[in-house]
Amino acid sequence: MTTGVLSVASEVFPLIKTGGLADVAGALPASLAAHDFAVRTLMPGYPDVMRQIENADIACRFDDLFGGPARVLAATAGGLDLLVLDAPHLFDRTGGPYVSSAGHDHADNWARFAALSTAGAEIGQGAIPGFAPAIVHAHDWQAALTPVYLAVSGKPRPRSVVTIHNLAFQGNFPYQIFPRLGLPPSAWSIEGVEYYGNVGYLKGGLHAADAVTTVSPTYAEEILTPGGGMGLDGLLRGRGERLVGIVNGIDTDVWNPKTDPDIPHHYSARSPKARQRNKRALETEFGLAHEDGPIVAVVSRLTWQKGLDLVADACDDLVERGVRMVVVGSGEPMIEGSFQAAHTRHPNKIGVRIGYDEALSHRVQAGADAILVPSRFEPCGLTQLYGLRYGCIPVVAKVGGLADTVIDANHAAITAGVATGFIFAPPTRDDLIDAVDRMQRLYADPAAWRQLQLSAMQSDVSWRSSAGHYAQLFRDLIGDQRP
Ligand SMILES: Nc1ncnc2c1ncn2[C@@H]1O[C@H](COP(=O)(O)OP(=O)(O)O[C@H]2O[C@H](CO)[C@@H](O)[C@H](O)[C@H]2O)[C@@H](O)[C@H]1O
Repeated sequence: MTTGVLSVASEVFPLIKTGGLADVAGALPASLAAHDFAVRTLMPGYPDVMRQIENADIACRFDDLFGGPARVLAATAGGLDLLVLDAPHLFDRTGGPYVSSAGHDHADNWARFAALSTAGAEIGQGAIPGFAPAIVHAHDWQAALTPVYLAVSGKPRPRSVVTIHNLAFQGNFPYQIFPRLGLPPSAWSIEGVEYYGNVGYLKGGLHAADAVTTVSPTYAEEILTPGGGMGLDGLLRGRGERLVGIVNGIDTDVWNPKTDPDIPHHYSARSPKARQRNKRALETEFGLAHEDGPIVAVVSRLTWQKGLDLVADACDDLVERGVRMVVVGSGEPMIEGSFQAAHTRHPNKIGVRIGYDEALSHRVQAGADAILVPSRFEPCGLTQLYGLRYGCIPVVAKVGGLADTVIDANHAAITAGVATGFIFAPPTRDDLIDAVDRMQRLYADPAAWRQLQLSAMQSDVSWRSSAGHYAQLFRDLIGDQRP
């Protein structure tokens, strides 16, 4: 018998994606099906999403959801069982899921995501006839009020889980919005949504949820410390055993170098020869010189979190060492500008694409030799997992999920034939350059590099084992409420 789960997320691949949250929310449902959990996914009806759902049925309606009528449409798309919150006054607008076309946060984000959470709680408590989920799984601050609404309802409710994909984004809003959230006065408290005089969506959810997860075991430890807890470490320590770290997997069908429609030449761990042709194609695409040396890549938001200022600072040294580089990303103007300037200085050594390009990110993983992830903190990280799968060797900082998913090519690991990448600490420019030096030394030894690539490509980066951990947590929570 299958058990119903309602997943609530503000972005879901392949319908809409700004980052790793979408990949996880998009891939986890299919993996949970193997454990007899049937997941329905509630997400906002942004214009891009509305365009992709056809033959939708109206599952339920709200007469007034934060300032206008709304309905929930049931549809399947991208292999997902979707519930789309069609609330034109909140979601039918230009720009991204969170920001306007000019790049500013939508002024009513507090209402947009309180509405998503309200709908999540109502559906969790039976608003859709015939659907009674046992678990509501809320992702990040945008969905984190869902367990709060459930907890204050006073009605029988499903168990709730909040997953932290990035503690840096907490959804904090001025206290003036509190009366408009539809919460009882008692929710304005330290056990509720009050957070240093503001309303904290994630904070409230972390308190109210029956369990909290984050996306790697190491990040689950880091966020218990004042240095990593971003103000919430005390609350998180208080959650004790109800805080667990479950490392992300990736969708190994979408990310499969044997079948990937976005890459020019298919290859596999056992026959990786065609990889070289992808590398030549990548050089051509980025206008790089055709040379024998390695190409290192960045595919990322260009932000302080991701440590990409360190890469920008190291560009000249890396080029001097015979390394070429491709960068795909967008973010902080200073970092974008530094990479563009590096390209101007070294036009046939450093290729830069400012922007977001999903297909290009596949071609980069299939053609570059190494992927740089020098993050200052990283809850899990997905690009190093794509790198492992594609034989694009990760060179990563020793933080969060990066430390949990890559095996450093130290002497012992190389000798044992288990190394899958390079790990450095602390995340500084010089330590990054040292790690690239180590990478280059191994690259110069074709047999050793081949072994490294083989081990990387054979790493289990699928959802198999992690979905099992989520399933176990869900079963524990459901068991907890039985007499
Ligand atoms: N310019 C571009 N063009 C194309 N694709 C691009 C791109 N920039 C980024 N991407 C893609 O966006 C995703 C980024 O995912 P990450 O997990 O690396 O980081 P993010 O900080 O978004 O996610 C947060 O949530 C995820 C999921 O839990 C955690 O792994 C992570 O640590 C946490 O910070 C990857 O799929 C990457 O390929």
